[in-house]
Amino acid sequence: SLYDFGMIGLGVMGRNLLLNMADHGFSVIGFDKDATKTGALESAATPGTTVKGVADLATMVQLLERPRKLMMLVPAGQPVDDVIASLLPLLEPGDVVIDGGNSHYTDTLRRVKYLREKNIHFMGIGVSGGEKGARTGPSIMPGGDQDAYAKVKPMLEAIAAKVNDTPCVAYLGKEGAGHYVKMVHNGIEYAIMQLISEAYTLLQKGAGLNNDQLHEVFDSWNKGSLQSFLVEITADIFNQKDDKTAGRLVDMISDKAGSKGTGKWTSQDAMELPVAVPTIDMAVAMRTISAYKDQRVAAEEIYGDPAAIHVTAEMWIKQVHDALYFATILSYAQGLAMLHEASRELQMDIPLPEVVKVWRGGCIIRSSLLEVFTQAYQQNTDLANILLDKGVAYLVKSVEANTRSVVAQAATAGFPVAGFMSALSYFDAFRTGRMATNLIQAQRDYFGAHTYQRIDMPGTFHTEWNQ
Ligand SMILES: O=C(O)[C@H](O)[C@@H](O)[C@H](O)[C@H](O)COP(=O)(O)O
Repeated sequence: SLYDFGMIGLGVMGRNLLLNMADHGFSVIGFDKDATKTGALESAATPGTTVKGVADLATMVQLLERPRKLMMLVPAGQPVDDVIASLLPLLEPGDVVIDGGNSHYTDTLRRVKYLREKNIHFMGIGVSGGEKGARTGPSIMPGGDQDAYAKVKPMLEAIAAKVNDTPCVAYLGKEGAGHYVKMVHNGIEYAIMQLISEAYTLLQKGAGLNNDQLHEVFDSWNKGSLQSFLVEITADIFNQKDDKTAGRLVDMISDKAGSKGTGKWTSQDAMELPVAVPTIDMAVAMRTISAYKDQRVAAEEIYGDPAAIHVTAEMWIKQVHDALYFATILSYAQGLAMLHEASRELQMDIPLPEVVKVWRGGCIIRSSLLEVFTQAYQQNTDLANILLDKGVAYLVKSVEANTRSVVAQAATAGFPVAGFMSALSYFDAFRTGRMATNLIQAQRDYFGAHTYQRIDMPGTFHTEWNQ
């Protein structure tokens, strides 16, 4: 008999997603150029499930139920177009082709249009949760046309993470919307990881906590309002022994941070919309600065180390907790405001109430805060910025004072906390009804006759300044 679903690319993500699908009763078939991977797929299958690996693409396509439903998990960029080119002669109108990788949404837009002319459905679907999530329940962010989604919905709902029995997958908008939502998910991921690393600096260098104490602190935070996947793994990380030295692995890891591009894309696209996401921008910038190791070491010689923090460790841990909570909310606020703007600007009809629900489980940025945001969007499905929600505002205000204290003390002592600072500055600008940007308008008109608007009458004005 024919197979329900096919996967192209049997790396760890592709293989695990397919095995997850087989565990939910679907018959699945996987293709990879590398025959060892097709073997690995079959041998990893749960006994009693229907899993087949083939090393020939045409064979896989032939063995799929019509209309065919198949996904590719290959590196973003040209490899995706290569797979599409080799698939095309084998497909029929009505078939559904899914790109489950971290592709740029403009590539997905192009591919949707290209395949639509051939009556083939192309969907860009963001999958989050890493290899473990793929195997046991990722968060899935589909975009494309509704008909195509209807055909793959049963499989995606079956494999997705569940929160209160609700699958962490829902239709998230037209064409490139799925990959757009995943891109912004990763932008927020960058921001929160940056903030956690700043909390680490402030606790380790600022209050002298050792790895055991850091583990205790993050473990306790994960039991409270900061409960989240990233805080949870951070607690584990401090416990990890190094098998090459007598110490902890985290102390042996180089401080040069890598990146594959999704954070940068988020910042680039935010500038284009435009919408302000400074904490995501700062997270990208800090990864970039981390690469300049030699210059940083030389600069440390010249400018010295940060000074000490003059509060008790207990008080400081509490204050840093609140600053992390504050800045984490602000990171989600920036990302979700970007989605609200992009959905309108790029006509993608992204349902934000569904986005926050889908992010409640399975994904890297899953946290108890997503429940708070789910309620906020239930109040107002078209909320432009979660900071305007009363429930969120109450939480932000409850940690505002400690955040200001942390930023002030960190600035005074000389700790690099660009994430915390950008979150606080964004907050203070966003809550300012009349910003000082009237002066910028005056300066632009002064040196470049760029004109300005007045607050007391309609029209566009220019002044011959200094006359
Ligand atoms: O949601 C996820 O499962 C992750 O975000 C995943 O997509 C990947 O781990 C990142 O792309 C890493 O990104 P960087 O290499 O840029 O940190």
